[in-house]
Amino acid sequence: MPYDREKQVAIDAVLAASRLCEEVRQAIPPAMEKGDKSPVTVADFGSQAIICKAISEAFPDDPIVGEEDATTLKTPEMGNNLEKVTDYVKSIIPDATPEQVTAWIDRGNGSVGGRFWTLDPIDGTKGFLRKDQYAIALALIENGEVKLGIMGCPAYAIDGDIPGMLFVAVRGEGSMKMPFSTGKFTPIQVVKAEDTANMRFVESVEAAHGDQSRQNAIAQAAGITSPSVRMDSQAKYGVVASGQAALYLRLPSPKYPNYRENIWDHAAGAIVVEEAGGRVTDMYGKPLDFASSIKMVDNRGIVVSNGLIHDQVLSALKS
Ligand SMILES: Nc1ncnc2c1ncn2[C@@H]1O[C@H](COP(=O)(O)O)[C@@H](O)[C@H]1OP(=O)(O)O
Ligand SMILES: [Mg+2]
Ligand SMILES: [Mg+2]
Ligand SMILES: [Mg+2]
Repeated sequence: MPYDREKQVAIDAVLAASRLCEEVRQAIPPAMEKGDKSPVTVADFGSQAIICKAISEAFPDDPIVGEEDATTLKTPEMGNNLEKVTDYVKSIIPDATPEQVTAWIDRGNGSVGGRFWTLDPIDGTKGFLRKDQYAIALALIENGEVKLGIMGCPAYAIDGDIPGMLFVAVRGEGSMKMPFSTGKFTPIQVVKAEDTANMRFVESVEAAHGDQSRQNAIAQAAGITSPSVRMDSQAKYGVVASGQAALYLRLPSPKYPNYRENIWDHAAGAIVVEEAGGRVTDMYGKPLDFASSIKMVDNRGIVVSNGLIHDQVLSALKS
């Protein structure tokens, strides 16, 4: 099958990074602050190091566009954080050195192009710090199309199950989920019209990452009567893909009207939903542009649905 090797390398890397993240989380890590004031932890860096190393070794010519960068980690203000990151990486790669760790992280400074990977080593760092949801999101993009998406969601549990879920999609082959606890893959599908119990909608926990009052009004206009389920990270795409919600809305925040979404925040989730039978566009119905730059400059707002209610949501957004 096409992308079999890419899929296996990516799954193994995301599962290894998931173990590192959970290990860091046992210790409730302190957050560091990035230039844009957003939080980052030793787990974000460790996860990027592990995944970039794996992709680089298997596919040395493939650029990787990752969220993190080792520049800050090397500065004196970072204290012993590089040593801490290295220690965590060593639990997966025993002979790793700090020099290798920073070099692996910086493999994520690649550019978009014909074929490249995009990586969010921890999506939803705020959720990670709160012990809520987060995702390790990796996608392969070729000629403008996402071909492969992997999402590791170590805290994902539905109905009291053991936490930990992997979502995998290959273009044209459908979407699968795999509980970490069983290792068994099963196909997933978006919610169908008759399944009214799952006609829910999901949105971010962080009010500043969207427009919750408008999101709720639009969901109602699309016939969703129950209150939203609030959840951090791309795990929201997993919820829609596996038929536990019909809609994920992320409308521009009135507080940050000029914010543009990053490709690594949506590429993996988008293919997982599309291959499960759903639809993903911006708020004007335009396809998301994952190929032109790191930021999706020509897209505003994100609409993720089971497909059936998509046009209704888009028309509600017009009025
Ligand atoms: N104003 C904003 N609007 C939308 N998303 C944002 C905004 N500020 C940060 N983000 C991004 O939201 C993502 C988390 O989404 P969620 O709230 O759904 O869990 C993070 O990747 C974060 O980016 P960053 O990684 O740069 O902090
Ligand atoms: Mg971040
Ligand atoms: Mg993110
Ligand atoms: Mg991140």
